[in-house]
Amino acid sequence: MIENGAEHELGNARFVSRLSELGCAALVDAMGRIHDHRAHILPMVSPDPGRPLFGPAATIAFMPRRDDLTQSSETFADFFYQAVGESPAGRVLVLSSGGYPDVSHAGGTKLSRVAHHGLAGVLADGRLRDFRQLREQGFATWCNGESTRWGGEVVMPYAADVTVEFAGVCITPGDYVYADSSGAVVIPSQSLHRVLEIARKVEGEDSHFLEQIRAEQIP
Ligand SMILES: O=C([O-])CC(=O)C(=O)O
Ligand SMILES: [Mg+2]
Repeated sequence: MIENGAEHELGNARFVSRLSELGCAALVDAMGRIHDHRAHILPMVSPDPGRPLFGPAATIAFMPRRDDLTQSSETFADFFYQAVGESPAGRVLVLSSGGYPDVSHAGGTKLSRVAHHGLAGVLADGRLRDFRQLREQGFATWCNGESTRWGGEVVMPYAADVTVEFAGVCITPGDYVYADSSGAVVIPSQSLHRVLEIARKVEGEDSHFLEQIRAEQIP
């Protein structure tokens, strides 16, 4: 996590809009210059596609439902509060689909907690219900699509605040997530400042190439 209360600054609207100017591709390029693991997630769907998402991850791992393991009294709410801990504001709730990307993992009612506690939004590699309700609550949501059917007979939330697999990428609690209509990128918290620095450099290099290309003559 970022020191000196800078987290708040990182979550603010101006900062997120600057990130969206840089764009997902520049952030993925920058990640690629300092890490060699997969950090990018292909484009996702949003109830409000103009709204980018950024913040530190709070994770819930789903699993295929088992009838012998569902007797537990733990509910989605228990996992949510375990995931976000004592400082939910600005976090990104990450829902890992547990192998069922086309099943609903939550909807507008359960996820009203995201607005209520001031999280930045939700990233789910499964589907979500109630897009209209999600859009109206004013947080950013990116997921695998909308669903109308309840998914509780297929998947169950199983663990919170754990490292998860998400669309082929490893996300650990506290990693920074950025998502927009181009896709998403997962940035280890200790690499964030360096990634931002390099992404700005990538942006500068791109505009330089663009100028050179504009000056090209037919050989
Ligand atoms: O009930 C569910 O599991 C999903 C849902 O529609 C909601 O949270 O509003
Ligand atoms: Mg609902």
